[in-house]
Amino acid sequence: MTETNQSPPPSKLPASPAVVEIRGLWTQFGPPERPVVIHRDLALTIERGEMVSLVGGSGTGKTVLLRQILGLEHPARGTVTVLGQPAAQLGRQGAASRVGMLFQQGALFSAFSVLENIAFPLRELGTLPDDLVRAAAYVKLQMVGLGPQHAHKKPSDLSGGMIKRVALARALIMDPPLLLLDEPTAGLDPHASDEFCELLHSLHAELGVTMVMVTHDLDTLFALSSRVAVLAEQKVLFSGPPTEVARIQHPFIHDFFQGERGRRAMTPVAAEVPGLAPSQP
Ligand SMILES: Nc1ncnc2c1ncn2[C@@H]1O[C@H](COP(=O)(O)OP(=O)(O)OP(=O)(O)O)[C@@H](O)[C@H]1O
Repeated sequence: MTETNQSPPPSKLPASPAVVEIRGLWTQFGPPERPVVIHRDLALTIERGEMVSLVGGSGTGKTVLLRQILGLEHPARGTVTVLGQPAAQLGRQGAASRVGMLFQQGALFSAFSVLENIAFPLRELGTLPDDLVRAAAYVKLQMVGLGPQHAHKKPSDLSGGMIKRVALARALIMDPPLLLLDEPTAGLDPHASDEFCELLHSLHAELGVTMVMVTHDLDTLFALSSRVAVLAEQKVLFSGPPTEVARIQHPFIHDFFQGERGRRAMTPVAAEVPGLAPSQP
């Protein structure tokens, strides 16, 4: 096949917007005369169907970035758009139908039952009769692998893994095309963590939902990421498939992937990828 300089014929359909498009983003805190700059001219584009892990040292602004995508925080400068719409203009209900958020501790309402927690965003919307809201919540309960016998339990009756599943069901109640996850497997034992990764993987395959997660856990990162975006030096310094990013020579990446936990998580991956054998300590 020979290359030509001809441009492809213009498509009749408008190109669909990226799921997340971040341009020229600056985040700073503190007094204007002595600002602490967290993000400096940061750019990141996330396309439909990607599973992107945000990694970076403590305080590099990973959680703040998730909150900006959700529209809960606004950058000092720059733009954050979700499916072509400015995140800041989504509003609470618009945000829930476009972006689901799984908070690190689940953030369930302790006085509500499992079913009430799952139904909450849809009930708040006030557009559906109660029986339909309940039916939708039961569907999501089943979708996250929990039987109806758990519907009337309170969060205090649930294991850590079940709390994550209920929080995930609530995040998905309005079928958002984008799911944000802050440390999805934090606090789970290895078995529960593997099971939760499998659930996220199968939901991604079934629903095609785009996922963006913050994780410090290498097993979760390798299990779930099609791409890793590294926050360092106040921007997304590198981005690529996990096995490619793991090879980059950078102090944070070296410590992250070649530290004790990193080497453990990399061992099965390295066996399949030439040149990725963990270095000796
Ligand atoms: N509302 C705020 N006011 C002032 N400083 C803030 C605010 N929110 C976040 N920060 C600061 O911004 C920095 C980035 O915070 P963020 O929680 O996003 O970091 P992170 O990368 O998620 O870190 P970690 O991996 O430790 O959770 C931190 O230094 C934090 O103290």
